[in-house]
Amino acid sequence: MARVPTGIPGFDELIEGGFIENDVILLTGGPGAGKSTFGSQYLYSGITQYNEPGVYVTFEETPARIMRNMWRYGWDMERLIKENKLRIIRADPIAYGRYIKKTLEPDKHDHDNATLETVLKQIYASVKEINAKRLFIDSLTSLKISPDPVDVRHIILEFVKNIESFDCTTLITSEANMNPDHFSVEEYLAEGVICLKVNRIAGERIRSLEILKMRGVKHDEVLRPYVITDKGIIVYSSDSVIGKEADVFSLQRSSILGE
Ligand SMILES: Nc1ncnc2c1ncn2[C@@H]1O[C@H](COP(=O)(O)OP(=O)(O)OP(=O)(O)O)[C@@H](O)[C@H]1O
Repeated sequence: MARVPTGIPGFDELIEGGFIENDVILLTGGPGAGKSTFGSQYLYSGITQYNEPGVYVTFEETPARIMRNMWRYGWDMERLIKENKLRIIRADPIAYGRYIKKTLEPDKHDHDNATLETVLKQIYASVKEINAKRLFIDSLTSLKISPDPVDVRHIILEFVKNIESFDCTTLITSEANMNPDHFSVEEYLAEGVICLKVNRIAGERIRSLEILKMRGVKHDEVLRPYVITDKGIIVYSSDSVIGKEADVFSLQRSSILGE
C-alpha cells in the first residue's frame, strides 16, 4: 500500500511512514490546538517535498486570511497557487448558505437544489483542476448545523462518502469530541483519527497528540508532545506526556483543595 508522508517532523514515524494513500483522516482538537497549521503543513510539505498538489477547503475563513496566517511560518501559499500546485477555496458561500437554510428549514427550501452537492462539486472541480493528491478540509463542524442528530449523521455520512471517492488523501478537521465514551459519526467513518490536546500546567501550555486509530497501520499509542514553532509543528516522537498529564490532574486537584 502506498504511503503519503505528512512531512511534519516527528509525526510520520508514529504511523509507519505516512497515511495510507486515499484514506480520509480526521484531525480533532479544541480552538488554537493547531489543526489549521497541521493541515496547511501537510499540504505545503506535500507540494514542496513530494511534488503532490493539494487543495485547502475552508468553510468560514477567507483564503486571504489563511495565506496571511501561513506566512507566519514562512509558507508562501500565494506562489504555490500561481504555480497551480495549490488551491485554497472557500466553500461557495451562496451554496453553503443555502445548504444551511435547507438543513435548518427543510420544508421551506425543498425546491432548492443548491445544497451540499454544490459544495462537493466545487471541491471536486478544484481537485481535478490541479490534479490534487492531497485535500485538507477545515472543518466538518461547519456542516453540523441541524438540531436533529439523525440529519447531522446523514449529512456527515454523505459528505465523507463523497470525499472518499475523490482519489485524494484527505485530512478533515473537527472540533474535539467532549464525550470520550461516545464516538462521533465521523470518528467511526474516518480511516484514522488524530487528536490534538492542549493542557495548562502552572501557566505553561503543553500540547500533546494522540493517534486514536489508523486502520491498517501499526500506529503509536502514546500521548506525544508537539510544539508550534516559527516553522510549523514539530512532534517529539520519542517523548511522552504521561507524567505531565498526571501533573495537570494533581494540579487541578490541589487548587480545588486549596493546597
Ligand atoms: N510561531 C509560532 N510559535 C508558537 N505558536 C504559534 C506560532 N504561530 C502560531 N502559534 C499558535 O498556533 C495556534 C494557532 O493554531 P491554528 O490556527 O492552527 O489552530 P486551530 O486548531 O486551527 O484553531 P481554530 O480551531 O481556532 O481555528 C495559536 O494558538 C498560536 O498561539
